[in-house]
Amino acid sequence: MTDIITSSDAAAKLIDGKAAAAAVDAAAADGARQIEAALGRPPCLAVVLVGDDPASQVYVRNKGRRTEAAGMRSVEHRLPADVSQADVVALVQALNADDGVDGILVQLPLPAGLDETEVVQTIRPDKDVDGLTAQSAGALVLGAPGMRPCTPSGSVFLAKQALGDLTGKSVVVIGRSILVGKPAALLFLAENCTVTLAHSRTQDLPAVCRQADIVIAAVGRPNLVKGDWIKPGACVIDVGINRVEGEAGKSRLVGDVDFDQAIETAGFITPVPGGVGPMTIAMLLANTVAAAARRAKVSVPDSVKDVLPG
Ligand SMILES: Nc1nc(=O)c2c([nH]1)NC[C@@H]1CN(c3ccc(C(=O)N[C@@H](CCC(=O)O)C(=O)O)cc3)C=[N+]21
Repeated sequence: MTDIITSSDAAAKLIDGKAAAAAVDAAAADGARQIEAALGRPPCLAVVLVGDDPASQVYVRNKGRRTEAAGMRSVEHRLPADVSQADVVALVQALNADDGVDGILVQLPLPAGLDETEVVQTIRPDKDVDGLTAQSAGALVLGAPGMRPCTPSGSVFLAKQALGDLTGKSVVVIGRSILVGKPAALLFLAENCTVTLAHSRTQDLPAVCRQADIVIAAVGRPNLVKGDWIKPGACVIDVGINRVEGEAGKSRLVGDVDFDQAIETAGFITPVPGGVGPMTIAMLLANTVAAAARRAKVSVPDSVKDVLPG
């Protein structure tokens, strides 16, 4: 297996999200084999894609490919952008009722005019592999068992790869979204970190950032976090995936952190691409194995338990 932590020419070591995702994919594949041995069928993930957004199509294709590479079944449901709210809800209800489906992911955002909240809340909590239902969010707040959101889980995994036990670390999460920032704050709290949840109204964000042992940047603003916001030696997890104009009219992906600056100060840093992005899909696969196990009332395979946060 390739190293997850590698050195760079600058101060910081790189956290290789692709290598980490390969390790988590392998754990999910091992778990999937155990589920198949117990149930006579592999875990199954259903993905719902509404409309024809090209970026969403790429993500969904990637998810399907990785799901099958891990020995699981992937089913894709495509609906036209002008589908009615009732038809989307009806599809989710049919997937809820289908005993052969273990996990349901509705690709977000939904086209304008559809009620995203209602669609997501229709998902049965025991199939909510995205960890976005009220039940999953409540379980996270309570510290009760439940499905944790994939991107925050991936961020915790990468921070642990860099630092080991996170107990007592000071974490600054920038961004309070439902999908990433808010659940990330709660997951790092569950790791016994001291968590600050910063956002667009935070006063003196650079100073707040500077006291962090771990910075989680999840705002969706290219290169917002500057090198001199980073405490020397800190661990920087860049959740941002921003498509910007590159050279020769080509678009390229950049994170929320000014990587070239931050790598000079940080102790560890995730690149974009090749950082948190691949981990999101890896955690989706791990959640799908866990969902299949819990639904079948067999124990979650140790390989998968080991990669998921508490
Ligand atoms: N219900 C739902 N759950 C999601 O988890 C969800 C979603 N909707 N909608 C869209 C966002 C975005 N997302 C990404 C997953 C992987 C990469 C990823 O692997 N990115 C590669 C690069 C891919 C590229 O080149 O475009 C990387 O960062 O290295 C990126 C983004 C999941 N999302």
